[in-house]
Parts: sequence; structure tokens; C-alpha cells
Amino acid sequence: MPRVAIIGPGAIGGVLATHLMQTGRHDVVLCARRPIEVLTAETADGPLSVRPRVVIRPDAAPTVDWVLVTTKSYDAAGAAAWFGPLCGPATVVAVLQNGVEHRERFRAFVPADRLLPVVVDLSAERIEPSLIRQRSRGLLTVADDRHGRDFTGLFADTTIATCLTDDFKSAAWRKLCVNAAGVVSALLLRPACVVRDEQVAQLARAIVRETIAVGRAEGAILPDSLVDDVIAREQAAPPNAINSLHADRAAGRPMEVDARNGVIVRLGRKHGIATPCNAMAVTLLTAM
Ligand SMILES: NC(=O)C1=CN([C@@H]2O[C@H](COP(=O)(O)OP(=O)(O)OC[C@H]3O[C@@H](n4cnc5c(N)ncnc54)[C@H](OP(=O)(O)O)[C@@H]3O)[C@@H](O)[C@H]2O)C=CC1
Ligand SMILES: CC(C)(CO)C(=O)C(=O)O
Repeated sequence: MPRVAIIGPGAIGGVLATHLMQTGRHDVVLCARRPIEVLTAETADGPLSVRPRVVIRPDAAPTVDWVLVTTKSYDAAGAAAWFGPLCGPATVVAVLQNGVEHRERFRAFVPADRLLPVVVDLSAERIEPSLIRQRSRGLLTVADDRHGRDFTGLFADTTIATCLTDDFKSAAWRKLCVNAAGVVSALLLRPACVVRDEQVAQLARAIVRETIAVGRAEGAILPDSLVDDVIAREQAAPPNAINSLHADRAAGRPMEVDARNGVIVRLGRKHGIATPCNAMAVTLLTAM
């Protein structure tokens, strides 16, 4: 039975924990900052409730086969504080976060050959610490290598889909295009479908175009059609679709501005590519 630790059972970690635990095929432990008695994910198929094993101090954590990091991107050191007890010589650390810098963030804490970046396409929101609303089915994309293939096996018998890719970089940049555009929702505190307004859509398109330009300079393969695809996806979103940046700003929590838009400005500068729309969004959200 694979031993799996989930560091940060918030929206994404909480959803994954409930789905993994209900298979009965995994020995799951949650690494959290406070106890959780019952964890519930509201899914399209109804509520999924589990009684998780929770540890709230790294020195109480067991050694596991898999560590799934589902904390926010800005606190890699906080997540890494758990690695000492959790990681044995063969433990694989999967980083399930937005952005394109999974490896850079954790390189100081985990050997490169035991780190698995994951692109998360799953919309979820924490309603309370122990109640998560899962808004979409969920798709996890990983590189088609040994760790990636083993990782997909963890989610067999769940409704969380997995995908193996031989071009992880492009997959991560495609997702970054979605997240970068989502900054307009966070700025306006309006759901994804705010881009039904054509003026707002034009701004979101400009943000995605900048992201594509920088992503291509970084080696990602990104079609021009991505601009309209991203906006169409947001326009079709239900009125309650709140992205995690928006949710963080609304709740007064720190935001992943750097991982989602700051990175485009930073890497744009490296390649001599102007990114004025992303830069303005970063300046405004940082000032808030
Ligand atoms: N939500 C979504 O729809 C999506 C999110 N993502 C990405 O997934 C990642 C996680 O996001 P999300 O689940 O929304 O974030 P949440 O804020 O909902 O969850 C993060 C969790 O990490 C916990 N945490 C923070 N620091 C520590 C620590 N040192 N030790 C243990 N637990 C800790 C937080 O606890 P506390 O309650 O104490 O703060 C919280 O439970 C982000 O990179 C996000 O961009 C990707 C796709 C969709
Ligand atoms: C695109 C979206 C909304 C869900 O996949 C997301 O990544 C987020 O909320 O951070």
C-alpha cells in the first residue's frame, strides 16, 4: 500500500486527499497546521467525507513513499520543513502548484531526480478549513517518465484524471496562460466570466499574448489560438467560478502574484520581451 503524505490540505490538497482515501488503496497522512477531524469535498457526485490521519508537527510525520506538496508557491521553505522526516532515500516529492518554476522552487530542498512537477487542472475552493468545494473533475499532467507513470497509478480508481506528456514545459506554460489571464478577476474581484465584457477580454488577451511570447522564448510550444481558447474558457465559466488568486485576495491571504504574473515579467526581462500588462497587474496587486 503506497504511503502518501499531502503537505497543505487546502483546496487542492483536500480534494486529492478525499479522492485518494476513498479508494482504500493508500496509507494517507495529511501534514497540516491545525487538526482536521472530518474532511469533506463537495463534488459533482455528492459529498466525499473522510476521517484523515493528520500530523501538525514535522517531528510527528512518518516516512512515506510519496510527498504531494499542495501549499501555495510562495512558501517553499515552509513546505520543505516537512521533508526531513517524510523523505527516505526513495521518496518522490510531487509539486502540485501553479506556475512554471516547480523545480526552481524546490531545487534547494530535494534532489532533482526525486522531484516531480505536476500541472493541476482542477478548480476547487476552500469554504472552511475542513470543507472544500470541488468545481471541476480534475486533471493532473506529469512528464512521461518513471516517476510520472508511477504517480498516475496513485490516482487509478479515482475520478481524478491523469495525463502523461513528453513536453511538460509546454503543458506548464499553457496552464500559465490561463492563470496569467485570471489576474483580471483578482484585480476586479469578479468571477472568471467577467471577460464576457469585451473591454476586459481585450486586456486578458493582451496578458495571454505576453505570456505566449515569453513562454516561446523559454522553449514552450504555444499556438496563437491559445489566446482565444483561454478567453473562451473563461467566458464559458459559471458565475461562481473563482480562481485561487481571486479567492486569496478576497480572503485577505497572501497571493501567488509572482508565480503567476511576476514570472512572466522576470523572464520577459531576461529575453528582452516587453510585458507591460503583466507588469501593471503585478504592481497593482502587490500594492494592494
Ligand atoms: N484552488 C484551485 O482551484 C487551484 C489551485 N492550484 C494551485 O495549487 C496550489 C495550492 O492551491 P490551493 O489548494 O488553492 O491553496 P489553499 O490556500 O487552499 O491551500 C494551501 C494549504 O496549505 C496549507 N499550508 C500552508 N503552509 C503550510 C505548511 N507550512 N505546512 C502545512 N500546511 C501548510 C494551508 O494551511 P492554512 O489553512 O493554515 O493556511 C492550506 O491548507 C497553488 O499553487 C495554486 O495556485 C492549481 C489549480 C487550481
Ligand atoms: C485555472 C484555475 C481556476 C483552475 O484550474 C486555477 O488554476 C486556479 O484557481 O488557480
